[in-house]
Amino acid sequence: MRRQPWRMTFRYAAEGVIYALRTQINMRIHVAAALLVIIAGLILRISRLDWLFVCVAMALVTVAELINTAVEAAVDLISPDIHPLAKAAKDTAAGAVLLAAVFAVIIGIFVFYRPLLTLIRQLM
Ligand SMILES: Nc1ncnc2c1ncn2[C@@H]1O[C@H](COP(=O)(O)OP(=O)(O)OP(=O)(O)O)[C@@H](O)[C@H]1O
Repeated sequence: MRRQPWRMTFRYAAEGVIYALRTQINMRIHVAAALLVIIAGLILRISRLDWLFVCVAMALVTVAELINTAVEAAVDLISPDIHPLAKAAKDTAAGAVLLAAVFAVIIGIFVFYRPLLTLIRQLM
């Protein structure tokens, strides 16, 4: 296959992200959650190190969801009929998203627990 110019490579990648956003409600939920986390991080003025953890968690979840979407599309194309391997592929990809989301929640608790508690105490 002929090598694509950089511009087209970025364009196809962006189309992939847009496809996931358009077709996967979970992807939209992850992006909305990421926006809320960014707003909370700005309000609570979390440290640079905490921003690093938060960014890694957000990237992990969205990347896992993109890969899950790709696996789903490929499996539906290759195996439209019921097959145990199709189930294994989809379930494993979904498992990756679940693990990433659990990891992100743990990071969120570590990062936001103290600043949130302090804010609540100040407000009371
Ligand atoms: N071709 C198939 N053969 C066997 N099991 C399948 C097949 N397609 C789907 N499944 C099972 O049904 C579950 C749901 O599949 P589906 O294609 O609806 O994906 P989903 O995880 O619900 O994705 P979405 O994010 O689009 O809702 C899969 O996790 C898998 O266990």
